[in-house]
Amino acid sequence: MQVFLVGGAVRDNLLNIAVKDRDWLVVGSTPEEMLSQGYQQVGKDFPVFLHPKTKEEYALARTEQKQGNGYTGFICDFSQAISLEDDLARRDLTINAIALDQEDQLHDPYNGVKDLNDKILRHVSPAFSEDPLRVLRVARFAAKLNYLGFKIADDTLDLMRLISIGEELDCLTPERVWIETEKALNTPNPEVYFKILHDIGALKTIMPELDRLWGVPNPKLWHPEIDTGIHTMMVLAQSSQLSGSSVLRFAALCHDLGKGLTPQECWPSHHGHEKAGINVINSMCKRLKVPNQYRELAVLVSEFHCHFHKAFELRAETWLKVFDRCDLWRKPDRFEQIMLASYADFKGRKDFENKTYPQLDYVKELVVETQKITAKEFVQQGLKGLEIKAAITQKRLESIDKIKAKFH
Ligand SMILES: Nc1ccn([C@@H]2O[C@H](COP(=O)(O)OP(=O)(O)OP(=O)(O)O)[C@@H](O)[C@H]2O)c(=O)n1
Repeated sequence: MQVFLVGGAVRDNLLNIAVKDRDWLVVGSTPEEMLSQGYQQVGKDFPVFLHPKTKEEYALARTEQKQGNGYTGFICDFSQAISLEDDLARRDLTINAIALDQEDQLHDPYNGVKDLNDKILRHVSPAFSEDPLRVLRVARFAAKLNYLGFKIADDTLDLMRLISIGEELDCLTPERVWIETEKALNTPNPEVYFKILHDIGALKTIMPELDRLWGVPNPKLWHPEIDTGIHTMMVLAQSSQLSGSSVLRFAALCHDLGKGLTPQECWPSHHGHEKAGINVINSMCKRLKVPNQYRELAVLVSEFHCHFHKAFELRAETWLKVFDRCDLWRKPDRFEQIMLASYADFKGRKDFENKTYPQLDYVKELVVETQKITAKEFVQQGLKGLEIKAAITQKRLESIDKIKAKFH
């Protein structure tokens, strides 16, 4: 039997990117032989094994043929006669279909190295269309490698468009959609993922709540870019520069989902979109099985992002309510994320990127100073129960008013 390193590890190695997982391909072997050598079989459908020591994945070379809809309809052949070329042919992109043998020789029957050098994401064969998840995968690779100048080949984009027109994307489970989307949120340019999915018509199937923001106008004074879809992509890009957190980036992505519900006759005004967004976010997160941590931050950012823009106009009581509602006292790090997402919303507008946003320093000072006021001093004064609560509130309000006066 012959063993090759394949997939993302070979690709990322050639690109000088840190390699996460290593996938191995075994040609000319059988499940029996693998088991006899101490490999442990995982998964029923595909012959994939774990190495007895490293626990890395070793897959027998296989071909796949689609028979029906979705993920149930594959006929898989992993006989000993399947060659390296046969196996590489079933893969999604040429840059993912390069193999490295144990003598460090590259095997590259589909010219993946040339496409790596030319910075092209190109499908290997028409079999690309047999797996609709690849639409999302390619958009994700475009987001991951955008900073290096990678683009999707026109033919591949055409195929992605074709798959998106049909009903194949409906077959993707929420789990798979979310895994790809979360990975995309962790790339340097997550906005590229959503923009491509919008452009090819896939986003309206997987995230219609986001897709419908394109074509929804905003007032020109505050949004020279006008379109809410374009604005959302700019906000996501800004949030990615401000933070590496995929949770924060997701909140930035969702901050204006409420605008998709504004009746056309009210455009370009979006009165109440902050609260309207809450239901939209909750139902989208439920459908896609998005983890709670993501949903909770997104809901708070939707509800409060405009409060930060109007920071100086708000009364001390209002800020204290926002702090309570966001549970600043127990979750200060999350509050920092709400602030940053709101800052990204401000910067994510045409010609606003370098404008100053004094609201940020202001709210940060409110946070620091109000956090210092705790029950301790009032307990020492001998206050009890509700008296303590009232005293804390009073002192926090005074503190906010003092800072407010300083900033005016
Ligand atoms: N729908 C899929 C999933 C995977 N693959 C192939 O299987 C390899 C390993 O897949 P995976 O580990 O999911 O992705 P990587 O390419 O390794 O990239 P990353 O780890 O960044 O997701 C890919 O390179 C590709 O050759 C594929 O062709 N089609």
